[in-house]
Amino acid sequence: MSDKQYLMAIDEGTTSARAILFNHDGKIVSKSQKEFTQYFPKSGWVEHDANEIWSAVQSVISETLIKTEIPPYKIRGIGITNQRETTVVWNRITGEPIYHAIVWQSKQTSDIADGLKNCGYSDIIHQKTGLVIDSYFSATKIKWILDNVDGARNQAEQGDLLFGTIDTWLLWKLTGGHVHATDYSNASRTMLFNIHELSWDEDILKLLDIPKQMLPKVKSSSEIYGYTAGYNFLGVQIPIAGVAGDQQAALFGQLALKPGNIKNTYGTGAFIVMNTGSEPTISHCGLLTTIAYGIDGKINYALEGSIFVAGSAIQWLRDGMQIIKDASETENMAEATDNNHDIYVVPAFTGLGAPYWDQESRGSVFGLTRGTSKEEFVKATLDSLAYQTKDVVDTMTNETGLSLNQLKVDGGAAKNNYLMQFQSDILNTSIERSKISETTALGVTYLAGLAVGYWSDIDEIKSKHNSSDCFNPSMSEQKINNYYKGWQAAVKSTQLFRKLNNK
Ligand SMILES: Nc1ncnc2c1ncn2[C@@H]1O[C@H](COP(=O)(O)OP(=O)(O)O)[C@@H](O)[C@H]1O
Ligand SMILES: O=P(O)(O)OC[C@H](O)CO
Repeated sequence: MSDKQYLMAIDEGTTSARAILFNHDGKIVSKSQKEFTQYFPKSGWVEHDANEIWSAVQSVISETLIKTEIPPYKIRGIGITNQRETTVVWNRITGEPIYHAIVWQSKQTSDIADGLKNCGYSDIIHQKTGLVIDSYFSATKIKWILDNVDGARNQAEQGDLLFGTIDTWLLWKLTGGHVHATDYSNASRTMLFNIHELSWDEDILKLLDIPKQMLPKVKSSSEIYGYTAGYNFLGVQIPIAGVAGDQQAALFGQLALKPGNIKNTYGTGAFIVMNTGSEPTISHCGLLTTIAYGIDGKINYALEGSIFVAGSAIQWLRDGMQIIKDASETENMAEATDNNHDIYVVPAFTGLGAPYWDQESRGSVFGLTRGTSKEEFVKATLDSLAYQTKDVVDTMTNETGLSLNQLKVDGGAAKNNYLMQFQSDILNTSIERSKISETTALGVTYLAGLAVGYWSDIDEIKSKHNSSDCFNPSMSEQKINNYYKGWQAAVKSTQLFRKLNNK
């Protein structure tokens, strides 16, 4: 294999798009990133402009190539990884979205989700899709667009509209409108996909009145989906050979490929994913059963705990509370305080995700005194990321009976050494932090590279895999129990407040 060829990952996240070029050693050669607008049209609603996302992707692709002067013909394949669940509906002929993309965090479809729950569909939907009914997933977002955009349902029934998560939208754009497809990992986040039969579920489609012809073809995560259209990449036709939702891609990028391997990505939210192997494990404690990846005709399942607010709590300290100027300050601030974790911040800004699935609770703070400093407040906010992770990891290990030997971590907030040490302490387990921060992009690059034969097999990839930093636990069991008891009380009180203050 010539080391003069490269693979490109397009990582389209919640706040920015990135294009990253990797070489045959799995090392980053070039990278570009561009933020795009977050729209908050009403309280709790979050939207993106799908055309702006496409422009951002085009510009990071060009920038990353121009920086290194690598000509497009040297790119052996492209992988797309993406913020999941975010929903785009566009016109098949014009290619124009008929509404903004409704983002995974958005709460504008909570009523539809509540309606489904109240009508008793929770068990059947959970059984078929592995998911808990929530506005988080794409299904209610598609229904909302069809119900609220003038003429949309009619057009959808006539076959004029297409639905896609962001991977599908970018695939469509990159191939010049030739490919309308997604992969198993993304399909499994729509709440429309039967994860046992591996097909769109006719009953759920009927229930939500969503025409099947809008939905993309579902493929494996590592295969050639199509080729870039003439006008992209200066006329060079490059195979798009890997697609995976960002959290599943991170699992692959961490090479957490054995049942029981767990990773946590601390980005805007935090997403803890445990590989559970070839059989789906259905959770009875609020975890999601999801498809990790499909490769070589085999499906690998995972359990996932989704935490809605993680790094975004640090953004809130910066932009909302204005007590820091940059996220990187939080590490020293937390280390500068000798308080004993007496303060608890429960950042339920958009409700609580796994294992609580409480759409209505809102954030709260406990344990303030007249002497509380901003450093302590920052520390408590960081701690909340670790406690929420413990909620999920404990649930996972209890449900599966698998013990936790190690947690693999990545994502923006995992750079914080204070947080990683506290995480290791409170979980009483070692933490392995990937030295390459772009694990998500790396994961989909591995998937694309396998499909085009850039790497011969997983063993070759393992031989190139990067080393990690390690954090080891050093907290007494008594302290762990005391601190965690306080967190559990804080969460219960937050939920109780919501119930008592039911306006
Ligand atoms: N040193 C740090 N300590 C704590 N949080 C951080 C630090 N650096 C970045 N973050 C947080 O990480 C998040 C960005 O991580 P990233 O993985 O890029 O997220 P995403 O892919 O969701 O956009 C931001 O929410 C930011 O507040
Ligand atoms: O874009 P991220 O990294 O915040 O990830 C978002 C998740 O995929 C939402 O499920």
